Amino acid sequence: MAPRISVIGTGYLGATHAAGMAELGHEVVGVDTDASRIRALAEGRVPFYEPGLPELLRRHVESGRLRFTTDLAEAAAFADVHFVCVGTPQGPGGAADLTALHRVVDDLVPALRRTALVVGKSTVPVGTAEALVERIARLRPSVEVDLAWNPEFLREGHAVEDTLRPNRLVLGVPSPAAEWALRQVYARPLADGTPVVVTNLPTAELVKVSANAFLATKISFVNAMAELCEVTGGDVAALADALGHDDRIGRKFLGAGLGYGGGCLPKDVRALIARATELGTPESVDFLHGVEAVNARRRQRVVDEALGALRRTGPWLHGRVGVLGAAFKPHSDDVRDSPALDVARRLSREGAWVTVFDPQASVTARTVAPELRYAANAVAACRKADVVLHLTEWPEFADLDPARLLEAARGRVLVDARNTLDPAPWLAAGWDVRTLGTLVGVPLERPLAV
Ligand SMILES: NC(=O)C1=CN([C@@H]2O[C@H](COP(=O)(O)OP(=O)(O)OC[C@H]3O[C@@H](n4cnc5c(N)ncnc54)[C@H](O)[C@@H]3O)[C@@H](O)[C@H]2O)C=CC1
Ligand SMILES: O=C(O)[C@H]1O[C@H](OP(=O)(O)OP(=O)(O)OC[C@H]2O[C@@H](n3ccc(=O)[nH]c3=O)[C@H](O)[C@@H]2O)[C@H](O)[C@@H](O)[C@@H]1O
Repeated sequence: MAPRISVIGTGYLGATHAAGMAELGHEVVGVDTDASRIRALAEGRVPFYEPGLPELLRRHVESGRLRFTTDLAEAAAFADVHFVCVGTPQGPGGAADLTALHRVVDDLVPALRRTALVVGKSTVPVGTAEALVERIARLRPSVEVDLAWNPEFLREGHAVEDTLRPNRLVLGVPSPAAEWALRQVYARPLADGTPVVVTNLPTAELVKVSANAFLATKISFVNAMAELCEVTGGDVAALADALGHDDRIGRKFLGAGLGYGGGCLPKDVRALIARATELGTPESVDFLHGVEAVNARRRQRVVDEALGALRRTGPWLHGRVGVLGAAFKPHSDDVRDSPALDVARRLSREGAWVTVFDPQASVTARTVAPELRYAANAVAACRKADVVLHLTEWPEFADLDPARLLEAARGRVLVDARNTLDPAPWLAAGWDVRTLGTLVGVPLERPLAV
């Protein structure tokens, strides 16, 4: 018989995983301590923006295959496999904060009345799972409890597709029985030929953090090359294309610009540095300090570019900046460690009058950055702006009418910090287009010293 599933923690990861498991044919209960979140999900409403998820959720809530509760004991009584998807945010010193994970284990294990497989999906420092095995033993469960680790690689904005058709499955398992149970859970993607790596607990944990650290490294690598392009007259877009044609390198994640942000890459890089230090091998991830430093410089680079343009156009302390984009990337309303919002807030702290438009993230942005102004559309954000910054590459920004925006604006400097707008129509309309490390518009006036 197919295992029944609980998903504990129904944020970006857990809500998607719960709906995805229902789509794969399972009976699922989602659990969260946040009652308002559970109420929304139970009514078929997704409390964040994720394309395709509302339809999937509604279908399975209506069919009765997917339900939600705040009662962990109910989930303990119902399910055979418990996916733990709670947050592991950055704690003091950069290490991951495992408080929520510990609380779930401490509450769930004593409530179990049937043999259970607890499956960690949250991103954790290597060694966490083995420590949890001991924690579970100390709780003296009255039934047999196994612990597996099954890290998640979904990308926000593509979460449904990544859940239903993952590019690989990693199963960190302590026993053949645990592997068998997870193979039952993922029977459909496995039948479709999804590659699977079956391994031990520490390897599964490390795969996840090393994947995110590698992606961050790739982004910072190309951004470091962008810095060199800026001082030499090179073009990082052509460079990335040329590198990408080598399929040992690949073009993906060589998008130079404002750098990485979000709820995962930044915190996972810092947590890996912190864990390596705890383990006594800080030198093995020394290079990640460089990765972080390049990433931090990209944000400052855009702030400096905007301030430079404001100073040239007049009394910059009262200058106006129109910002296109607040989310950490397009197709998401997530503003956790968003490079776009960070740049906007720094400019506001410098005294600029900043107005932001984002197609989906204005509400989430307003809650963390209430000091900024939010516009209902791109033209309104650019009204009377001395400088316009393109900070999140939403596809609709590519369709903006540059002539209309120029009419609304006061200045004519456009900084395309994501290097994704086609400069031709902007230049033709009269914009002074600045990019980061590409040969577009006028040459940069204050090259970086590298
Ligand atoms: N967001 C993403 O795209 C991905 C996230 N991850 C990892 O998954 C984990 C969760 O991330 P997100 O979903 O983004 O976080 P989130 O903050 O959106 O969601 C966490 C949820 O856990 C709930 N929670 C906290 N304590 C709880 C408890 N004791 N019992 C039940 N629920 C509880 C919170 O109320 C919240 O709804 C993190 O470790 C993250 O690194 C992994 C892959 C993708
Ligand atoms: O652990 C996680 O939560 C997830 O973290 C990332 O996914 P996500 O945070 O949704 O976003 P990405 O698409 O990886 O983008 C991260 C950041 O890098 C930036 N980026 C991405 C690609 C690029 O070429 N250049 C670049 O600056 C994006 O703008 C964004 O700010 C990973 O891609 C997922 O595989 C992983 O599951």
